[in-house]
Amino acid sequence: MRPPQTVAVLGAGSWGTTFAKIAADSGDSRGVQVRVWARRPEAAEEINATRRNSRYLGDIQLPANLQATDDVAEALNGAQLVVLAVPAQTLRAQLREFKSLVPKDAIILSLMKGLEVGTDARMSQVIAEELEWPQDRIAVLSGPNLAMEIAREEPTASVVACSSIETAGWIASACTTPYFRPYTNTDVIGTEIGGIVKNVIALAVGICEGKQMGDNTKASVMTRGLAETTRLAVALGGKSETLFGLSGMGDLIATCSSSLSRNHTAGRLLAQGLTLDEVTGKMQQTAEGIKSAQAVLDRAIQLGVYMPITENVVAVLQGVISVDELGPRLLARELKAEGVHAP
Ligand SMILES: NC(=O)c1ccc[n+]([C@@H]2O[C@H](COP(=O)([O-])OP(=O)(O)OC[C@H]3O[C@@H](n4cnc5c(N)ncnc54)[C@H](O)[C@@H]3O)[C@@H](O)[C@H]2O)c1
Ligand SMILES: O=P(O)(O)OC[C@H](O)CO
Repeated sequence: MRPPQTVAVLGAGSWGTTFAKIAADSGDSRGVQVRVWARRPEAAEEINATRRNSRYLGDIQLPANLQATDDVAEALNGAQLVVLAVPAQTLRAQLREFKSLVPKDAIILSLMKGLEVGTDARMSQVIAEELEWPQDRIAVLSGPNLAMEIAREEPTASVVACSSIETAGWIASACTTPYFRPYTNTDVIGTEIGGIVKNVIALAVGICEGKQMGDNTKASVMTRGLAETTRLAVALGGKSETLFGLSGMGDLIATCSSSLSRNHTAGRLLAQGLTLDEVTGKMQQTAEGIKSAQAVLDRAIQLGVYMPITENVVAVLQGVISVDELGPRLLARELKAEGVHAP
């Protein structure tokens, strides 16, 4: 199948704009047009007039075959690939609003890494429900993909997951550049869960960092975080091997190591004594782990999956325990065998 000629990206935040740049750079020689929908008219105007989205990407220059609009109908008109990059908790309401405008033969790609509060649904499930779209035309992209590094064209890899490997390959062909290398797989559940739970683990690692704990502590939290992420993914029907790939371990390492990560930053700020409201007010960007943590824990409890780091991060976010109690509570638990699937 020929790669798409027309790509719509809904959401002109840091990742939506960066992915639009990837798709535009990838398709430049094929005459591909990328249209980004921005909620704020001034953001669309700035992109079209100056080739910049300064609020999210500073001085990064955007390619000429990337246009922005605040009119969602214009963005979606004739799009063969529709890319969704809005905050996870707003997706369902937005799909209800835009549903009639999505071209019926389009393939949908989710860039989002959140779990819906209340339903505990993954973003691909919300898309399938609201658009009544077949699974083989819904894909997700996830991996160690800090937007700002990619916008600067620092090389990275990622994963496109879809139940149809042909669809995944078609999307990969539309977002391959000298600085962005997408792999494909068919494990949508494992790929999404890796991206969702690493945000919760990054909050915990950010707290460790804010409390001046060392690399041993952070490595221990990351490794055991990957173990509980894998348990949840497998209980939901995902494959453990996915969690040891780019969308699991790769993304966990990037997010937990980088001061560019909003989730890591939120953890650091909490450790410095800011309240949750102060943290969200200060950041002004989406840190999905803050809202998704409770949904992850709810899902784990329903399935009988033990997720002690997530459980304690939720307790911190709810103000049930202080940031200083997080470490002692994790270390005071009963000793056990190391394996990922040990009870
Ligand atoms: N930034 C990254 O490095 C990165 C990388 C990979 C995945 N992601 C994921 O992509 C998704 C989008 O993240 P982002 O970094 O682009 O977020 P962002 O906070 O930078 O931007 C969010 C965008 O959504 C828009 N938006 C639309 N409706 C909204 C509403 N009702 N409320 C608030 N904002 C609304 C905002 O105006 C903004 O343009 C998240 O799920 C995130 O986890 C982000
Ligand atoms: O800034 P964060 O914490 O949302 O992380 C961004 C990406 O998900 C990293 O892959």
